[in-house]
Amino acid sequence: MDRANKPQPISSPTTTGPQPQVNADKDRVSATLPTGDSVEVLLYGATVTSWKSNGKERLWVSDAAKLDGSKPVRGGIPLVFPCFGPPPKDHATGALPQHGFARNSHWEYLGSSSSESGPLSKGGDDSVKLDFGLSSANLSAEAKKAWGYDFGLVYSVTLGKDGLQTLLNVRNSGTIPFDFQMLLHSYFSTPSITRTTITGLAGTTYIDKVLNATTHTESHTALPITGEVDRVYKSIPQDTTSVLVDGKPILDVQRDNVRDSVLWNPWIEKSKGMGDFEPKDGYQKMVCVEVGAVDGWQKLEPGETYEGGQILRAY
Ligand SMILES: O=P(O)(O)OC[C@H]1O[C@@H](O)[C@H](O)[C@@H](O)[C@@H]1O
Repeated sequence: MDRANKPQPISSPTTTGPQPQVNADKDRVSATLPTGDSVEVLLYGATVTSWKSNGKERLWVSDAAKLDGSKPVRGGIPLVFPCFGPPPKDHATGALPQHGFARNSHWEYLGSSSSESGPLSKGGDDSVKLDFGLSSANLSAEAKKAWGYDFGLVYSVTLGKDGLQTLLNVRNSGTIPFDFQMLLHSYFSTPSITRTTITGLAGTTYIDKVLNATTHTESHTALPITGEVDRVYKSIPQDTTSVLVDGKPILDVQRDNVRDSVLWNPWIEKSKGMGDFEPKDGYQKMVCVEVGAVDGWQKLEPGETYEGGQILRAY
């Protein structure tokens, strides 16, 4: 299915008028709606590197991010699979690098489709879905050696007038069960971190990785970010976590069949320590709200599938 080299304008036989446009080359795929909203996905990692809505870029990407496949992208939406963070050494993922192999594997573009129904197509407006695939067959020898299970991933990125949906489907195509974690490591753009608050986490238990992985309960209805933050919120009862600036929402992150979320901002010292994080004061312009299944492990029996992701809505 090597369709990646041909530009792929799509059209719907049932509608007239302006249609979404899709362009694909060997490195990336982009889609633009008649409204001007757009999304761009790098085949390396199936990393969403741009999402523009109402004329504004909603994702943060470091000026020093490597986009040449030499390193996971510092920004956008890297995909974390099959382990989150450094894997436990005594686990089946123990030989994998931090955050697994999905974000630094070369994915296949499976094609696009348009739809007039679904969560992002209210009132019959067109949305466009881009599908990407990764399976054990096209994994690097190194990753295969470290995690030898048979699996198939399909990552669907749907751009609609009302937002962006990113959904990961995991299939166990082998004969033995496996455990995995998954996370959509979204870097969102904010005009100023000191004016930013996060809502939708109150009452949730979290592990604070900055405070020696101690367990706490979130007490803030609107959580300000005033220093380094690296927290894993577990089994969040609310569906949606929102990013607010000056008390007004700029973005809703709706969990789609996943219950955990990581909140991350490296702040001053950690940013200095990351060679691909530029400008060094860029931590003032980003916040990561990362939805996924990272508390414990998801188990998939042979032939079973799992699906989870997010729906993003920008204001
Ligand atoms: O530098 P990486 O591997 O992209 O990870 C960035 C951050 O990703 C977050 O998800 C983790 O909670 C942090 O601990 C980590 O520092």
